[in-house]
Amino acid sequence: MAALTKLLLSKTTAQTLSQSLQPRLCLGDSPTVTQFLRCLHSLVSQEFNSHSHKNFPPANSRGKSSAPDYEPEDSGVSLAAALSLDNRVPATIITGFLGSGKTTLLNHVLTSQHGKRIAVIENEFGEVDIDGSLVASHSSANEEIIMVNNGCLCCTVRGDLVKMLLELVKKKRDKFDHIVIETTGLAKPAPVIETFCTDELVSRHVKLDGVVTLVDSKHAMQHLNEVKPRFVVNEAVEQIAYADRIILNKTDLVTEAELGSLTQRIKHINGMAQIKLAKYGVVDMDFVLGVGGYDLERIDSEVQPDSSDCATHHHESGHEHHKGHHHHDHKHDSAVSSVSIVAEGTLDLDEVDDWLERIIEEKGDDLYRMKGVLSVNNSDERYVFQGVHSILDGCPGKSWGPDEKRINKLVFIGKNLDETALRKGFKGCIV
Ligand SMILES: Nc1nc2c(ncn2[C@@H]2O[C@H](COP(=O)(O)OP(=O)(O)OP(=O)(O)O)[C@@H](O)[C@H]2O)c(=O)[nH]1
Repeated sequence: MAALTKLLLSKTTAQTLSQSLQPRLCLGDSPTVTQFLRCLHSLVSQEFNSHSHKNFPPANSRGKSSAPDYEPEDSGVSLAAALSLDNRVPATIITGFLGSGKTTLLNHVLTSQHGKRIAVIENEFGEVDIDGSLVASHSSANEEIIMVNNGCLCCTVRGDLVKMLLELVKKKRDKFDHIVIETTGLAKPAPVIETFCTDELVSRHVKLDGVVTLVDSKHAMQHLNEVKPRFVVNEAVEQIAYADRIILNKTDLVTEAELGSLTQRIKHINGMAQIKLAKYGVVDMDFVLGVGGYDLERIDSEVQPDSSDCATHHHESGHEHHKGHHHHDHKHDSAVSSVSIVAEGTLDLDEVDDWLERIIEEKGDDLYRMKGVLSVNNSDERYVFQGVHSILDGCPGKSWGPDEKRINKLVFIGKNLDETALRKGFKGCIV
């Protein structure tokens, strides 16, 4: 077992500064949810405009760095900070079950014309050299490979991931535009994702762009249906649950019917992620890089619950009507699923505050992802939020149009979600 960091210096094109300047609150333990919403309240009276250049630094109540105490020396970083520019480097996590095609996708990313210079952090079980050389054979001669540690990124070497990320931004920030992290096939994505939110230094210099999950269309159903002993997570399910983008790979090996039922199964687990079919990981690069999965400015377009899938959707507009797609005859034995709420109405911000606080307190561990676009009282702007477990990120978003229907959209992904309670809680917030 080993992990290696590879810095690819071959790609050209000027480094692009992220234009994402939205205020950002990244909160940890539940008491701070109130703080987050209080902040939202205060922003209402600030005539906040989502395109203004106000910048709220992450307020990590439990943010700690497990890495050595140093600051990147790049004076550009501090200058940018002083100018309130968000020039944090985006990072993409590529995950997926053993053999699903992660390295194949990585090679595709490294050899495609996207103009970005990519630093790769790879972590493999078994003989790392095999994977290392597979990637190397497709990339530039200028690359730099650093062996950094043994172990699995999701557990034992999480501290090393922090160290690697900080080393990269400290010593080589001007040499790459994007970081791609390939996890092992057995990795649980949550701890890797949380590193970006809870580690103060990492979150100051690196922003999580998205989680891309590779799925082996031929074998995924078998892995998803595998019943694990109590308290043992099904990695295949988790990798799908946390994804912003899902690539159904190896479609050459299955029939349309098999693909159809796999897609339904995946949408039941994650009704939020966009899905693409692929052979040998060939997808457009903008499906993988620049996803903005944790970018509050893009949540509006990302939270588009798909009413054709079998995730649990409820469309409410005064009265409730069920889309009738949560009583399929196929069986889901996974406790991980999505609940989507799409409803008109104006919400009371105080009630939302209490509600989210309660959810996080009671269900934080089981709540993998949540995203929402809300219509709240006394504001012409949307309120957008996104969260991972008990870390919540939120801010005012775009204004509603004068004739636009104010429709609230929320998606929750988690284990043993109590759909009835979630819907009831939501309704309790409507004024
Ligand atoms: N038939 C077929 N084979 C594929 C496809 N994509 C990848 N493969 C093959 O599947 C095998 C595994 O691909 P990798 O990219 O190494 O998968 P991985 O997820 O990195 O594997 P691990 O590192 O072991 O978890 C390789 O032999 C690939 O050539 C595909 O779309 N169709």
